[in-house]
Amino acid sequence: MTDHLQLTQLVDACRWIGAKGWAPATGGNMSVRQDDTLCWLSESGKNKGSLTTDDFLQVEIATNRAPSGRKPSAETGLHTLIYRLFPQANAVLHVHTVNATVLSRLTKTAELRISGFEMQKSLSGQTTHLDTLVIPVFDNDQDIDALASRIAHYAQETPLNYGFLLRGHGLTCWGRDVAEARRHLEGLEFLFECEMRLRQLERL
Ligand SMILES: CSCCC(=O)C(=O)COP(=O)(O)O
Ligand SMILES: [Zn+2]
Repeated sequence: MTDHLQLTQLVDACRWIGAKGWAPATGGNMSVRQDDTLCWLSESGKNKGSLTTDDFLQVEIATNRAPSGRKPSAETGLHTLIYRLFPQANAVLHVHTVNATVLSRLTKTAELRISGFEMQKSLSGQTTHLDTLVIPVFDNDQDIDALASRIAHYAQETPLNYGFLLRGHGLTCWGRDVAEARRHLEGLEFLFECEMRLRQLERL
């Protein structure tokens, strides 16, 4: 559990994400955990690159309910799922990068496998480029409860670390704090970019 609410760090992360072009046209959503029962999520429909702390609302992790009556992200159910599944996760970032969107569609199987890159070590616990990084790819779904159930089912069977891709949609990743979630996002996005370029060049 974080010892203090990391909302200011999260707002900084949102501005960085916006400046990178990773949350175009109101895409993306971000959150931090308050404690075992509550988290703070971005309000639905806002430009995520120019959020302030007032644009985050408290949400109950068990129920997805926002006591304020305001509308949290359409993807609230994925953030709360991560907080329920992983007690050590305290920040979640969801982005719509071009690389995540395209690579997830190029991946016809349920998992994207990446190996051979030193930058795999940007992900906590990874110690060598020789390992194969497995990133699950879930088919996108407008029914977030159904999507969350599929992800929960996968996580029961298979270790789910750092993040997952939603096919044709984007990347959701997390960390023990905002800094780690940012590092995972930047590391994964770098790996996706490398993978995309390699595949393009190998087709020449
Ligand atoms: C044009 S963005 C479509 C919805 C989405 O995928 C997203 O990440 C943003 O939804 P939110 O409700 O969090 O604004
Ligand atoms: Zn999205």
